[in-house]
Amino acid sequence: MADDILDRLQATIAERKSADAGASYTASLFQKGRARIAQKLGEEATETIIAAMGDNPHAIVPEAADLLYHLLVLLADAGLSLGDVRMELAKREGLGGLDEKAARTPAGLPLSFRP
Ligand SMILES: N=c1c2ncn([C@@H]3O[C@H](COP(=O)(O)OP(=O)(O)OP(=O)(O)O)[C@@H](O)[C@H]3O)c2ncn1[C@@H]1O[C@H](COP(=O)(O)O)[C@@H](O)[C@H]1O
Repeated sequence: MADDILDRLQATIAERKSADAGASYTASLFQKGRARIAQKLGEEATETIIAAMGDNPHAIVPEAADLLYHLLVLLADAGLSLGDVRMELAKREGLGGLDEKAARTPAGLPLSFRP
């Protein structure tokens, strides 16, 4: 079993692709499709923002967990994985955000999308 909770959660989510939507929330999300999953991700992001505006920083944690879970479901639905995101982050490692912004194409694409 993977040591990292995000890796384990990703594996569970992948298993739910073939699960019964009546027995699994994740399977029900896959059944509803990409647009609904993306909408849920947006809702969870909004709830994270609301928690961030409050007085209790600890209230952000459960919202961040909901956000990460729904992001993993979205990635899985799109045939992507945490590995893809890890690779993207690794490409950016050491490149400051301000430098990256200055080097963007006229279309505003990030460095990794440049031809
Ligand atoms: N980490 C999560 C997780 N985080 C949040 N959620 C669910 O996400 C939903 C979001 O809450 P909301 O109140 O916004 O949504 P809702 O009103 O219940 O749902 P909608 O009708 O709006 O879609 C809740 O039903 C949560 O239970 C999660 N559901 C599952 N997991 C993980 O996924 C695994 C597999 O779950 P199942 O697919 O349900 O077996 C679980 O063992 C967990 O490890």
